[in-house]
Amino acid sequence: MNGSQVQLFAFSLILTIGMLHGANDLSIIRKVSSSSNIIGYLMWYVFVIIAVSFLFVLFKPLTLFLFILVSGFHFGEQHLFKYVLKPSRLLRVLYLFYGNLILFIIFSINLNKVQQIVFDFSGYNLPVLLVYVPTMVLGILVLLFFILGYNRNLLEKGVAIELAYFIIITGILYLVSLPLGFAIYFVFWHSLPSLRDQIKHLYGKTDKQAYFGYIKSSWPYWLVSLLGIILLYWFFSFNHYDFLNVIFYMLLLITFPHVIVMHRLFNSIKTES
Ligand SMILES: CC1=C(/C=C/C(C)=C/C=C/C(C)=C/C=O)C(C)(C)CCC1
Repeated sequence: MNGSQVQLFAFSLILTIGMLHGANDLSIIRKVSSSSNIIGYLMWYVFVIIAVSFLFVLFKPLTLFLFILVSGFHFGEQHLFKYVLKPSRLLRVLYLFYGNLILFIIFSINLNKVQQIVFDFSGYNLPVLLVYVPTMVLGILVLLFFILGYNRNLLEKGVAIELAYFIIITGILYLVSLPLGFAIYFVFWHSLPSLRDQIKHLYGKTDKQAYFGYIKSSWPYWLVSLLGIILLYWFFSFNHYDFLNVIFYMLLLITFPHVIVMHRLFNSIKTES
């Protein structure tokens, strides 16, 4: 595969499986909360997206920073919640550190490209030290919090396997370009496991029928998001930018409500079990 075929493959992964894993948020929020008013949730979801857009227009670097922090928490929570024995504040901090460590490793490995995207996004020249120093600090904190969580019996023994996954994904990230590295991480390490957790919670099982049910109820939202991203590309005439930038714009807009929905799902799974 040449460079542009690899990019196309990466974008297809993100726009199909990656986007699908967020397309059932309304059904999830309806399931985990007391009211079944889907229109109310839809209005709330759209309101958060509009609020984030305004925040982004007014304070670009700040919104980008919040996007990274919140995304890191979300990734960490998805990776680790299954090993939790007892929910605690220490573990929530660990989610934040762990997910952000993965993001900062992606940034460190693809420094030039990331600096360029951050500049296109916000006009901010990201200093090298603001990438390398947090990566090292987060690395130390993650190790410390893993040990603390384990010693205080908050985490299962099985969490050790995460270390192996972590080494494998870091190795892959070193070998491939930013679009492919991010796509592999986002789809195989985040979206597919998240899809599985969501399906298990919504349907009580993860057989073929449950997967079809999930696709049946989420495809209209998925299609709207896909049309949204195409419109975004066309409307803001992003053609002089990378399509990758547009994908990150879309993620920035939809991540905040998605993280809230998924956090509530994880909480309800933990209180049920
Ligand atoms: C990798 C990367 C970035 C961050 C991406 C993030 C933080 C994505 C989060 C996605 C989520 C949480 C999706 C929802 O499930 C930047 C800063 C745009 C710069 C370019 C490289």
